Amino acid sequence: MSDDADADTEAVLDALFATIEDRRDELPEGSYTASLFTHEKGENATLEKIGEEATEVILAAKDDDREELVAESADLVYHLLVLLAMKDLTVDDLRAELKDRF
Ligand SMILES: N=c1c2ncn([C@@H]3O[C@H](COP(=O)(O)OP(=O)(O)OP(=O)(O)O)[C@@H](O)[C@H]3O)c2ncn1[C@@H]1O[C@H](COP(=O)(O)O)[C@@H](O)[C@H]1O
Repeated sequence: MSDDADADTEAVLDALFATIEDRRDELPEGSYTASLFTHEKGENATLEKIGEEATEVILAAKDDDREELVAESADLVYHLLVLLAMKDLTVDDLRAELKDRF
């Protein structure tokens, strides 16, 4: 992996969160993320997804399925980021909270 690719990987949470905020503000048609910010799906759908994905994380861990655990963790983190954006919080708020505990 090149240094550039490493840098992109390290910055992916910020890039993903910026995309989520953009979807929230622009609501482009055909975007799953945008649909979570509209009545089409909405806050309840996002909260349900977080519950579902957390359960899937637990099941993958219990099955010792490392690949599935990473995939379901990514789904969970993505939906958590959507929820933060829904509440006008940012990934920096999350980072600051984690840093305070470090
Ligand atoms: N990281 C994600 C991401 N992770 C998970 N998901 C979606 O979350 C849903 C997960 O639900 P499930 O696994 O239960 O699958 P599903 O049963 O098909 O979903 P539903 O029909 O129940 O909604 C799927 O629709 C996934 O596509 C994501 N959708 C989008 N992103 C990123 O968000 C950004 C914006 O993408 P758009 O949503 O296409 O604008 C892009 O950078 C994407 O990579």
